[in-house]
Amino acid sequence: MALQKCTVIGGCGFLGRHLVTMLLERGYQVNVFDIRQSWDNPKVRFFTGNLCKIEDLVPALEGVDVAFHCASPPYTSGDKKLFYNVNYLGTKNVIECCKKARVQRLVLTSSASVVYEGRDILNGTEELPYASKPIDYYTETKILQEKEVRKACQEKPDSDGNILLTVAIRPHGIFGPGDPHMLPTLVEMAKQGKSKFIIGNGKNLVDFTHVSNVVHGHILAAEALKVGSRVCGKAYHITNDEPIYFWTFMTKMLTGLDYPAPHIKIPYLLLYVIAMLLQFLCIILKPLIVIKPTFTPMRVALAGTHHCYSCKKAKKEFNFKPVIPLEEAIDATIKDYKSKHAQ
Ligand SMILES: NC(=O)C1=CN([C@@H]2O[C@H](COP(=O)(O)OP(=O)(O)OC[C@H]3O[C@@H](n4cnc5c(N)ncnc54)[C@H](O)[C@@H]3O)[C@@H](O)[C@H]2O)C=CC1
Ligand SMILES: CC(C)=CCC[C@@H](C)[C@H]1CC[C@H]2C3=C(CC[C@]12C)[C@@]1(C)CCC(=O)C[C@@H]1CC3
Repeated sequence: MALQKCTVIGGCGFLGRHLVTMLLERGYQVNVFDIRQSWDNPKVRFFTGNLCKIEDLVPALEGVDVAFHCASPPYTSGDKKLFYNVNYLGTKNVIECCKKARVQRLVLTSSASVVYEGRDILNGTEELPYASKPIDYYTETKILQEKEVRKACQEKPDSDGNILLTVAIRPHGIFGPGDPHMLPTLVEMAKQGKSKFIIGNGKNLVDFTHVSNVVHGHILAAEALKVGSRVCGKAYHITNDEPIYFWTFMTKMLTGLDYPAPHIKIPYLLLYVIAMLLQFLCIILKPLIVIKPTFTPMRVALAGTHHCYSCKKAKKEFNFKPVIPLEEAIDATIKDYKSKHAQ
């Protein structure tokens, strides 16, 4: 049975906007809730507000069957308080508001990185424990948020007769048209001549996931959320299901955008230690000068280790299958970027 009405919290972001578009194509009525309004569509009702505020959020959830929560401060923000307030306290508020507005299904966009500690993960399953040392504070708050949403799953009606069915989707390395994170970072690095380097031996496997596949996974999970379903309260990896060498992916993107391919190999450990020292220096110098290094320990780890995740569970439990293969997804993303940045 198709769900009728939904609200996309964070619907003005990269993933959120793609989610809204696919939901409309599949016949849903859609509300968007976001702290800013960056686009418009006569078929969508836009609500502007902060998800941390009950009075802002409840009106956007009234009369809705399913809420998708894909809002977050950018992972690069570096603002610990903001991450804690929005990703953790804000998500608790989202749960409270769903209950108040009697929304029965909540789908959270988590992240596969909730299990990653900067060390190799090959074909990682959902059985892996949460990272005890997450790679950054953003990820730490993604863990807190995911735990809250899973814990909030309540299949038995409460004293008011309400239920709340929840599920967490863990995408990895999202890319595609309109991506404000990955491609712009790569292009910036290339323009500064910093994309010539290969960190490690170049043979580390990683999942990069086209945004349409992430969106498709969210909608399938929402449609599978029913009382008694095995999806309730679970977390699922969603990827393109085609792990690729990190440096092959980078080469395809960079050469597709007419930048040279990375070719100078730097030992992983050496660069990791340099990145750590640089980070330490930045902290010491922070009162005097703000420096944003390109090679942070987090980026070096992500660029030099295996981090790929099995999506077997999503395939088995809600028939997930990527809608766009990797090669086609890369070509389409490059084409889109070029059309938007033509001189
Ligand atoms: N980009 C990636 O590679 C990955 C992203 N994710 C997760 O996917 C989700 C979506 O990410 P993107 O679309 O890439 O991010 P984005 O930055 O493009 O979109 C996030 C949206 O949330 C909104 N927002 C932030 N704080 C808010 C608040 N207090 N109240 C209301 N709205 C607020 C922003 O205005 C923005 O429109 C996030 O939860 C992120 O953690 C997970 C794995 C990988
Ligand atoms: C060193 C180098 C060439 C870096 C450029 C690539 C990076 C911009 C991306 C490679 C893997 C990406 C990634 C994320 C952001 C962009 C990358 C670091 C996330 C941290 C985004 C937020 C998440 O939830 C997890 C992602 C993991 C992969």
